[in-house]
Amino acid sequence: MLLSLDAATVRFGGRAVLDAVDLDVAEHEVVCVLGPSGSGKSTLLRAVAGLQPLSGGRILLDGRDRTGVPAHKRGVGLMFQDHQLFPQRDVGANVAFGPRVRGVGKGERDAEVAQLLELVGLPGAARRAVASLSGGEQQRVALARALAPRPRLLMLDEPLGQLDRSLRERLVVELREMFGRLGTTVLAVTHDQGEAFALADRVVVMRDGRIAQTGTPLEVWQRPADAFVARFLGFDNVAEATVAGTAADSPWGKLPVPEGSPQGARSVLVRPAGVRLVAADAGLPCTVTARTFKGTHVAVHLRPGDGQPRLEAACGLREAPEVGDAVGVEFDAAEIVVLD
Ligand SMILES: Nc1ncnc2c1ncn2[C@@H]1O[C@H](COP(=O)(O)OP(=O)(O)OP(=O)(O)O)[C@@H](O)[C@H]1O
Repeated sequence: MLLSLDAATVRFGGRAVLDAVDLDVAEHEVVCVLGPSGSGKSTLLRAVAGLQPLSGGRILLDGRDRTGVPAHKRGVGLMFQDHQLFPQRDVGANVAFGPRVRGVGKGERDAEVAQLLELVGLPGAARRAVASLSGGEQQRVALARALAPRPRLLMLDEPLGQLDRSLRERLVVELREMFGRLGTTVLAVTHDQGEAFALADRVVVMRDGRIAQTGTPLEVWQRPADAFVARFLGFDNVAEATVAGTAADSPWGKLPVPEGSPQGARSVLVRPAGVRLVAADAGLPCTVTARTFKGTHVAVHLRPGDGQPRLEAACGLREAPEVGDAVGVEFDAAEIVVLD
């Protein structure tokens, strides 16, 4: 393992902000830590970087205990949200900072800078003033600077935080390609699940200083570990239910669940695609309370008649009913997940 956290704990005034976290990151792996505000993501990153001392546990790099080693001797690269470029220096001087501190000579340094700028998609930008760059370009410079010392582990805190959506989506693809090409091991923190899912080989979902779930983006998306993770991913149709065989007794009535589902008292997740709208005199009677256009479909928000929890359905663009319409709801077992 390139990086291992072994029961890593950080306490502030008695409260464990990082609570005995175990996490392994393999060489060349891109891992994204995801979680709501205050769940301990930045603290985890700072602890690995050596900027935050541990109250307990260990941090190993390459199998060696680095717990007490100061930040600049850990050989990790860091890029923080407010990417702190030196505004009075040009792009080249910013990127050359690491190699200069390392004592690399001028000629070699210039070649390295040119190569890094090429890599982040800013060829020939070395003499430009930092202030003349757009936010996205500045973010690329910050990335080139973080890559300049050739860290084996690159850590990114909200790497695309300030950028607008379309730029973020483009950069995330470029980053993923670049990390693949360089074989960089990456530990990134983001609160944006779309970004994490697009960038990561593996995502780690945090809750209150602990790991709620870890898995590939597909695994986490298909099988959230629990109701917390499901809700964090944006699924609202989550309820307590009692499962027996292929049926679940839920607040919405009997739901069909896939064969082999966990049994007994559970949480169930009904994906919006599994909420099928039928004629008002069939299924569970509901009223349409809102419609949200989602590009590929319409999210239809439903209020059942009997005080049951609200439901969200995903509807084709042309089939979506109007607000105020009375509809019936039936459920598809294939889109229902019984959570462990
Ligand atoms: N130096 C500190 N002293 C006291 N409490 C702190 C300190 N640093 C962080 N915390 C607390 O630890 C908790 C976790 O903070 P952290 O910044 O790791 O969360 P986060 O998941 O990165 O959140 P965000 O997404 O908002 O950045 C928060 O409740 C925060 O207030």
